Amino acid sequence: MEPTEATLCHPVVDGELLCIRKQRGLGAGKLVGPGGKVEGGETVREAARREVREELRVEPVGVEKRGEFDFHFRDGTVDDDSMHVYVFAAEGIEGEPETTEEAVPEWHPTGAVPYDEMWIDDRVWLPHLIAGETFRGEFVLSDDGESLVRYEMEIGVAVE
Ligand SMILES: Nc1[nH]c(=O)nc2c1ncn2[C@H]1C[C@H](O)[C@@H](COP(=O)(O)OP(=O)(O)OP(=O)(O)O)O1
Repeated sequence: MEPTEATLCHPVVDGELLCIRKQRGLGAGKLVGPGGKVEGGETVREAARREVREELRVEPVGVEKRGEFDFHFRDGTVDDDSMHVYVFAAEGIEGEPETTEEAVPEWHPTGAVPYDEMWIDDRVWLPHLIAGETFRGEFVLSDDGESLVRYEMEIGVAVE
């Protein structure tokens, strides 16, 4: 089965990270980056911008691709639910983030991100996004998504 392709795009503006409190779908209740599935006929960059627009009603500016991750959910017995995620950072936004059906905006200082309210893998890779680095990696989460079974990550990779 081909992995689902999805995006994440975190604006980092004046030392603050823009996140969303996800209202529905995968990871509902968690603090995440704006993002979602790539649709047919759009590039991943277009998908990243569209999701920020749809979820927060702002236009991201200075959007930079930082890397790619494979996320797998499994407990070692089943092999399903793989997601290939293209990760972007944005150096600004145009407009004021709004609450939508999908998302409630939250700004957090980059030095005090509440990682315990995020996906378990975010504490591993998000500090590198905040530091301006590029990356590529693979994360295996338990089926309930609550623990990290294993991961591999390379920092400072070439990103097209
Ligand atoms: N382990 C993980 N860590 C993380 O930080 N983000 C993850 C993640 N696993 C999935 N995601 C993100 C990537 C992507 O933005 C989103 C995909 O979840 P969904 O399919 O529920 O998306 P949405 O419901 O927002 O998609 P659309 O229906 O396309 O809007 O979840």
